[in-house]
Amino acid sequence: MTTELSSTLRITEIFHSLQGESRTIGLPTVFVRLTGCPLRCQYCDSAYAFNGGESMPLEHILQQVGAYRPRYVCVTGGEPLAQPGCLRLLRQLCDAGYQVSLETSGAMDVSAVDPRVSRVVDLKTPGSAEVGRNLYSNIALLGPQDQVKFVLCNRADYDWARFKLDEYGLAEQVGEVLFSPSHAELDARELADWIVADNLPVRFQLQLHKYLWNDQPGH
Ligand SMILES: C[S@@+](CC[C@H](N)C(=O)[O-])C[C@H]1O[C@@H](n2cnc3c(N)ncnc32)[C@H](O)[C@@H]1O
Ligand SMILES: Nc1nc2[nH]cc(C(=O)O)c2c(=O)[nH]1
Ligand code: SF4
Ligand SMILES: [Mg+2]
Repeated sequence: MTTELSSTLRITEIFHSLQGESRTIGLPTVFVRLTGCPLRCQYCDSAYAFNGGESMPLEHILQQVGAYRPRYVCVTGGEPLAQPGCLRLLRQLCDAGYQVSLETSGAMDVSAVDPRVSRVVDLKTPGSAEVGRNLYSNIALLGPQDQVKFVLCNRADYDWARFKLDEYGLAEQVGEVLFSPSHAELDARELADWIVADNLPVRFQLQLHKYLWNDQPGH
């Protein structure tokens, strides 16, 4: 058996839902949530993925995903890139013909991710409590298929994000720049009003699944 076939990953959950975030919001998507994260964002809604999980061979993961016959697959976590086997998982999901996205904290190098994957890279804001973990060298690697996301906790985060938008010319470089309120922390309408007032070249986002399913497991 080759190394590739024998590789395993720690998995918290695999489920089928509507994509609640990013450019493909609203589309039926299979989610693969990898266990473990080296960050501790104060707002994290997925802390249940920090520990535990199940060690699964790659072939088993691919089988479970395939059973849903998905068009879209989202690899998330935890921090998926914290497990080296994630790169293989992403490549094999692309080889299987799915449209694959990767949700990542921006703290890990994204250069080795299969170019067919849409990388959704968070820039962690001061309000997240993890701003010091941003790997800014990732930004130059991103292109039109990729997305940069800011999850905003307060007005100071918004001003910081506007500055980064300008500093890195993000709107010109990546396919989508997403501004999302930290759920139940920053008033969504306030954020919407700021974006309109400043006419920013960004897409406002709410986490759709929280409105539909109130964060129940498996959604
Ligand atoms: C749970 S994280 C997993 C992937 C990766 N660790 C990351 O941070 O991008 C998936 C996405 O959910 C966002 N998120 C987590 N908690 C949130 C909250 N309370 N409100 C809004 N977005 C949140 C993260 O910022 C990230 O964009
Ligand atoms: N429905 C749904 N959409 C999502 N998009 C990104 C998610 C994530 O946790 O990364 C997520 C999630 O947990 N649920
Ligand atoms: S990086 Fe992602 S999974 Fe890790 S604590 Fe932050 S939001 Fe949660
Ligand atoms: Mg989530």
